[in-house]
Amino acid sequence: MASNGELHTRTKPPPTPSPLRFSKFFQSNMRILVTGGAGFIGSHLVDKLMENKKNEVIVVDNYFTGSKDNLSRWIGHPRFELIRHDVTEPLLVEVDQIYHLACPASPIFYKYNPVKTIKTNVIGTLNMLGLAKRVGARILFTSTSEVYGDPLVHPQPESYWGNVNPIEDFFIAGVRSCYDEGKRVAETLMFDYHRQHGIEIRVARIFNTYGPRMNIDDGRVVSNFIAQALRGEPLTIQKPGSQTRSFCYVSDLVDGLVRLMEGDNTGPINLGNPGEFTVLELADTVKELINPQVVIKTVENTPDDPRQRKPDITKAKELLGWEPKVKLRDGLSLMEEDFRARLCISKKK
Ligand SMILES: NC(=O)c1ccc[n+]([C@@H]2O[C@H](COP(=O)([O-])OP(=O)(O)OC[C@H]3O[C@@H](n4cnc5c(N)ncnc54)[C@H](O)[C@@H]3O)[C@@H](O)[C@H]2O)c1
Ligand SMILES: O=C(O)[C@H]1O[C@H](OP(=O)(O)OP(=O)(O)OC[C@H]2O[C@@H](n3ccc(=O)[nH]c3=O)[C@H](O)[C@@H]2O)[C@H](O)[C@@H](O)[C@@H]1O
Repeated sequence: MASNGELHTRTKPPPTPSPLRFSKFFQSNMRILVTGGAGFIGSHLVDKLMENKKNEVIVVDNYFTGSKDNLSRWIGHPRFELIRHDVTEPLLVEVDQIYHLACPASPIFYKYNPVKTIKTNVIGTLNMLGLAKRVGARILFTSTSEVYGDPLVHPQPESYWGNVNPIEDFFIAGVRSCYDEGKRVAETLMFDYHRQHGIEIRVARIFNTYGPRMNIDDGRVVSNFIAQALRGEPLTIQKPGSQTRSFCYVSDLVDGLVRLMEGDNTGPINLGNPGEFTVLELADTVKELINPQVVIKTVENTPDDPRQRKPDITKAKELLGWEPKVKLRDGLSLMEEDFRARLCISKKK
């Protein structure tokens, strides 16, 4: 991880891109690989990339938490390809850019098979870096605010080294570390490939992002509360309820990812919405917006749950000219529409 938040500059020139990239005779489209592109953020990123007619997009996904439904509008499109593939296996494709997102993100899914989560982050990232090196592609990695663990510095700047419990032991907890430490090693690999091999890298540290297409039973707090409010089930607040998160709407996040890829800075750069809410405040807002009759229930929490989280986005503002635009209430309403459609629950007139 960066020791002082300074941006790294590469020490070697990047590998040469394919000759076809600059050919006058072949199509000169940008070929972009999105790993994890059938997932929540990945599919929104694909939508954004496909808007540009010069882009060809290849998605690879193993469908562990993603779905073809998220990409249904692009299947069969001449500039789009979808490949069932697990990133822990090597991949040979010819591309110019790689957005490397593949990894389960919801705690219930990444804790389900922790060894696989580590392999996805470490071996999967090694494979994608090897690919980037072979074809001279620029690669962006979606890291996470979880590299800061249960942070002792608030809000979190990129220079903060974090407070992660690395012990993968049921009795001492540390059960989140397959994800947190996996992402930390993946960041290290990104910077080592950059320094050692001159690969062009970009590292985004994403903070809690929400929006349409999240899995309905995803387990993350925003999707849980919205689905519970719509079904008339109690909103489950994990104790104590005073823990905070900062929620970023997915279109803002995708805009930040593309700016990072297209810009000159390696990162790591925080991408998130600095608006900070307690989980209780989130539940009250969802209740008020979607179902004022619903009750709020307190339940046990999971081990090592971070007590506070808020991004310092000074760097993203200065270096990418980026800041989020969508307010929580507006984003929740957009997500409500999507969840209503998928759960077939119409709004009462
Ligand atoms: N959503 C957030 O709040 C958030 C926050 C921080 C970081 N991130 C990161 O952003 C990325 C996308 O997150 P998301 O919220 O869209 O999650 P998601 O679970 O919806 O998407 C992840 C996608 O990766 C695929 N995948 C998982 N393991 C794979 C493997 N071994 N090979 C190929 N495909 C695999 C899944 O099937 C899924 O389509 C992840 O890397 C996540 O760590 C997300
Ligand atoms: O942004 C990040 O960096 C990380 O954020 C989330 O991890 P987490 O913040 O634990 O996300 P949630 O599972 O949505 O939990 C948020 C808070 O809500 C609470 N919660 C969750 C679910 C629920 O039903 N009720 C509830 O109170 C949790 O205890 C926690 O305090 C994501 O799931 C990670 O993939 C991501 O990398």
